[in-house]
Amino acid sequence: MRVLVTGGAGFIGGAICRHLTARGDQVVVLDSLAAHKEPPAHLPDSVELIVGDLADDDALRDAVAGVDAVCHQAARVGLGVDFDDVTAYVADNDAGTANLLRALWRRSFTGRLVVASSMVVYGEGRYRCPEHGDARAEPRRTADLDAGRFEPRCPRCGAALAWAPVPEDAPLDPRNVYAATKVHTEHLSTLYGRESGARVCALRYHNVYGPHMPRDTPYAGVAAIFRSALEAGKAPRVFEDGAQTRDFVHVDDVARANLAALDGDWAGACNIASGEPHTVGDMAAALAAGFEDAPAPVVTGEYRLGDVRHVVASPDLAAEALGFRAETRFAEGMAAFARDPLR
Ligand SMILES: Cc1cn([C@H]2C[C@H](O)[C@@H](COP(=O)(O)OP(=O)(O)O[C@H]3O[C@@H](C)[C@H](O)[C@@H](O)[C@H]3O)O2)c(=O)[nH]c1=O
Repeated sequence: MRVLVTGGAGFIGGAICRHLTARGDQVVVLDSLAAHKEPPAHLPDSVELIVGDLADDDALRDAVAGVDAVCHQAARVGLGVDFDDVTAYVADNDAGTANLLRALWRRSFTGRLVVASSMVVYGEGRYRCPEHGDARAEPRRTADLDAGRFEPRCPRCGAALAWAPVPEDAPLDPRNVYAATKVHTEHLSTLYGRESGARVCALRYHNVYGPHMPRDTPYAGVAAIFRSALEAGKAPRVFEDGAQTRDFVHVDDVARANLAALDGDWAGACNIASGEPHTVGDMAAALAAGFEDAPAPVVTGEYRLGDVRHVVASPDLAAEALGFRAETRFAEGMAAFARDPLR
């Protein structure tokens, strides 16, 4: 198979390229290299690299020529909470995806299209009130967070809500600009599939970690930030009370999920997660255990306004539709991550 990976020089795109080339696929990467000065060393030599971004029609035309499948990973990532960022996110993610789809349309592409989405499309995860059943968690308020009341509360009775794994048919509830562009990416790509006959699959990544994770951006995921702190002999600073929950999924598992999606026939959106929820406090402790004489994580009670409290995936649809189940267990994955190179 000849596969185009947009954003293939990045953390997740690079892992996908390594897995594709390892099994003998021909890989074309379209990447602006904005995050690197030169092609990263972790990109396999056999990859055909086109340097350009998704706004560059000539680069796109060359990139899509003759490919059997497309894996669209290029995006401006991060939290994107602030409306100062809105035009940059829309230009890179919405217009970038639109340009890619137009280039595919122009060459009548009907192959496999896999797009990177994120758990951020759900906003808060799924909750239940002991009194009122299923409940929607509103954004938490500064006064509650300042007072250390971190759990979302039932809008009807004020009781603390209990979380449950979030299935793919949960309502989409993007709570920041980045999240909104991921919803748009899913919708535009799905529409392309309907109009063209291409089979489109959106993978909603949960919190991805692993080798070559970026460390020096304000948007680096918490695992990389803790990893950098520990490397420098500093304690990881855990926000809130450390009991907020995420699904940390290894980048090699995410790459395997992409290959499963590229190979299969299934069209739709599904969670890509380990199915093993952990608190951020547990994650800090597990990572610290991988370092000799590491300072213990510090639970600070600080918070980031707009952060969600518990987002935990149901991995069942990915298993059923793609035959994908994560292979990396949390303890082993974090122990290995303590030794992995960061970018
Ligand atoms: C950075 C940081 C975060 N945290 C907490 C805040 C959150 O409760 C939890 C997870 O935070 P984050 O890793 O920032 O991820 P997040 O759970 O907010 O999710 C987002 O992360 C972005 C990087 C991705 O682009 C998004 O797609 C999405 O995954 O960790 C700390 O405790 N200490 C820290 O130093």
